[in-house]
Amino acid sequence: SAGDYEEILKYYELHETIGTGGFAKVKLARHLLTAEKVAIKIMDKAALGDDLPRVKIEIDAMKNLSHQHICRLYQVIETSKKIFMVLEYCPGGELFDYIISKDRLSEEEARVFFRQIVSAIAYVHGKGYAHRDLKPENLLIDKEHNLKLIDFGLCAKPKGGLDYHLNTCCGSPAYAAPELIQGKAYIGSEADIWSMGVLLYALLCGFLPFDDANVMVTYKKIMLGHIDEDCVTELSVFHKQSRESILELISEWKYDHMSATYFLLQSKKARGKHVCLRVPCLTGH
Ligand SMILES: O=C(Nc1ccc2c(c1)CCNCC2)c1ccc(-c2cn[nH]c2)cc1OCc1ccccc1
Repeated sequence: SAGDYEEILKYYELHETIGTGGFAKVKLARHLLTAEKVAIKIMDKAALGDDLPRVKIEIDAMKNLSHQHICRLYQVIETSKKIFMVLEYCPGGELFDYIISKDRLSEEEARVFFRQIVSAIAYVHGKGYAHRDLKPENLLIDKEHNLKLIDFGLCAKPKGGLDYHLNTCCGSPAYAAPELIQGKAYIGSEADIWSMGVLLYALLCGFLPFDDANVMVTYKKIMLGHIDEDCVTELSVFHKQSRESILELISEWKYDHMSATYFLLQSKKARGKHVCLRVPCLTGH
């Protein structure tokens, strides 16, 4: 209702709504005193429900973060029904849409962007936070074509410091680290590093390394990430066993003869040699 906007309208001229997310909408606005453009994220407290703590986490985190590649929070206004976050203007929109519009980025452009992401995450980790929802949708492009990290709603600032294990499984499946999707205790900063690797792949390829319509298949692909298909096929043919049984045997990493053969097949392949196993010599030498 108009009453909720009374205070924000003292300082900002509100313009069109440019985005409506889950429980927030983003409006363009102009700061009256400086005439600077800003984005205002408007949340309805009732609609937020039990997501309200997530907004508090985000606001507290952003108040502590000041970095050239993190979207700046300028002001927070809370009324009885609404929360307004006045944020840095990022007219380039989401990196996600930008990658799609260009199919994939050149190595030069990907390198510039990736260095900005690494710089932002190194800073976030240095302040004792883990972002935990790194993905191209959470990286906006500003008017100078630089990246700005957003959405600290899932971030964690473990009391015991960053080497403290976290448990809540969160973030987007395609960007989630193996230990996270296995429900194991994990180190937040290490999970962020994994997500950055997936992000780099997405920048350079324009598609995701581990993805499927079915989230369980996505998880399976993440867990098998490092398995080399050719080597598995050669082993299953040689041992006259199914691919699945060979996969099971390899994934146990027992450092038995199966592990050795798999590793040595991989190194043969890496050196451009045929991925093949010798039939045992009949003459026994
Ligand atoms: O300034 C922001 N967005 C933004 C501003 C102008 C324009 C665009 C986008 C692209 C759409 N065409 C009009 C130009 C902007 C700033 C901060 C945050 C933000 C910071 N924590 N949480 C959210 C979100 C923002 O937006 C979300 C968005 C809306 C529509 C599409 C793409 C992105």
